[in-house]
Amino acid sequence: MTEKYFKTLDDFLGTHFIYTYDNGWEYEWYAKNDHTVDYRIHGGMVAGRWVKDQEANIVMLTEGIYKVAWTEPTGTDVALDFVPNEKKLNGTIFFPAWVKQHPEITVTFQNEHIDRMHEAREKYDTYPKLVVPEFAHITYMGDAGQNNEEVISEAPYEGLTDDIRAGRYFDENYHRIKK
Ligand SMILES: C=Cc1ccc(O)cc1
Repeated sequence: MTEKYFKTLDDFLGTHFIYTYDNGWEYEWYAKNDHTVDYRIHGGMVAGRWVKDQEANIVMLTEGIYKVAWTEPTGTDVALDFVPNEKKLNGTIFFPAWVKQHPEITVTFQNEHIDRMHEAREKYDTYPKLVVPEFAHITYMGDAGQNNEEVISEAPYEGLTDDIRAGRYFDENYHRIKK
């Protein structure tokens, strides 16, 4: 786990995080570059979902505090405020009604099913939205470097976040250790 002090936007880009929201939902998220994020969901309503190359708006609000926001093919909107020096963040997820009604449709490697997401968002209800505002505590931070395709490169499995935290998942160059 990196113990670096975050000061600039560049300190944040390329960082890989694991965190648990106060509602118990565990997420893994990677600031791939200044306009792209990858993530995996390990716990909560849509555990098992994973996404690469989601376009996002990423800015530094003030020294060491970062805001990230994006809208997804499902119609879900996300806004995250990271305070990595305090190992915490605040996230708000705005789910369309249909994701709450049919979470299983979204639990997949989304990149291979974009058409299914577009179809579902037209077919099912958008409203009322489910708003989930939560603080989270960061349980892992890694310096993966920008545009590292090995950070998020397979489906989530039971124990994956423990493997990462224990140093069993990435080698010293932040490449996935093949099992
Ligand atoms: C819906 C995606 C999503 C990704 C990361 C996060 O912290 C919250 C939501």
